[in-house]
Amino acid sequence: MTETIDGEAVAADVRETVADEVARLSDAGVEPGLATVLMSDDPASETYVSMKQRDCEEVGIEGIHVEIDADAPAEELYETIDDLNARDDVHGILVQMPVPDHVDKRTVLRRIDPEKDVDGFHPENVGRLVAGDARFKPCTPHGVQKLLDAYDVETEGADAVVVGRSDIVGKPMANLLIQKSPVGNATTTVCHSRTEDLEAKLADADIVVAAAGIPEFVDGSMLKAGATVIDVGINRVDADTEKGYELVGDVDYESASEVAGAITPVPGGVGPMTRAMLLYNTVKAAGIQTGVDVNLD
Ligand SMILES: NC(=O)C1=CN([C@@H]2O[C@H](COP(=O)(O)OP(=O)(O)OC[C@H]3O[C@@H](n4cnc5c(N)ncnc54)[C@H](OP(=O)(O)O)[C@@H]3O)[C@@H](O)[C@H]2O)C=CC1
Ligand SMILES: Nc1nc(=O)c2c([nH]1)NC[C@@H]1CN(c3ccc(C(=O)N[C@@H](CCC(=O)O)C(=O)O)cc3)C=[N+]21
Repeated sequence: MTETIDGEAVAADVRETVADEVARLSDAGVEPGLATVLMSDDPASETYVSMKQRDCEEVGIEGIHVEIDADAPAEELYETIDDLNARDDVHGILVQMPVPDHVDKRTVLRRIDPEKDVDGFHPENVGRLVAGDARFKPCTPHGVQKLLDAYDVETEGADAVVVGRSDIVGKPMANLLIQKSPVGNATTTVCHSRTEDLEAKLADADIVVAAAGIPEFVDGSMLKAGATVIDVGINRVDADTEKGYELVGDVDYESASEVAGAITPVPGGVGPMTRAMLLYNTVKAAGIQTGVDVNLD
């Protein structure tokens, strides 16, 4: 029987832990604040950012939202980051990606105070993660790690295949999987668009993390029986629904769920975990900046 990995349920548990730590901070006179910055007209980005603000409300984090015209000068975004860096009531800053082409993404990531970088994308935080001394683990891979842990998926000695090598998903995911720490110690292969014979890699994988950004790219015929399949992909495909689209992952759920031992659905898998880990990092950031002890790893 294939087990469905319930990301909504595990994310709700994480939010409960976060809410407890928000209460602890509040007893010490600290109200954690998360700033989200949106410089885009993309409807999907708008949806995600408003979901993140709603999550904040649920756990007692103060949400601050800044919108910048997509065609405003890049300097406006850089200065907004400077202002947020200087604010005592803002402990976490998230600039929704992608930013417009005329904005330099590298400048954005470097401009955010590393202690407020709750995405974990600043080079200092990337370096710490790779060195095995993570401050903020990037939310999506961290969320995947929590899912594997919650469902007792054995990573130690397992053959893991990560499909995708992006800075926000694939690379940090592979780094977490190879670490000498719990929910690590996997033998990890990172695949990308130049990989030859992806099928052969997937056929041997005990754990597959699909993050290629291609709808239903991985199907059941490519998987080893009993594999754990983590579908990071979120793709809007045209469909005759109320919204005019349907969300599908990078895995063909129907065929994969006939072969996999456990599998995440889309929606309701990794997405809610990404948002929960953002709250987690925000509380952690508030603890670091104020010196108040918070009970999070
Ligand atoms: N659930 C969540 O919380 C989140 C979901 N996402 C979703 O996850 C997916 C991936 O996101 P992201 O990492 O940002 O995407 P990117 O587009 O940045 O990266 C995609 C990666 O997939 C690789 N790839 C493309 N085609 C192939 C192929 N044919 N075979 C093997 N590898 C291939 C690319 O290779 P190359 O490097 O060679 O180009 C690249 O490394 C998207 O669907 C996105 O919407 C993203 C973030 C969070
Ligand atoms: N600086 C930055 N940090 C990010 O973490 C970041 C980003 N930019 N840019 C875009 C990607 C994508 N991402 C998602 C988060 C949650 C869901 C999510 O909650 N999905 C729901 C469904 C959402 C829906 O209904 O549309 C689910 O899968 O169940 C999806 C996608 C974060 N990203």
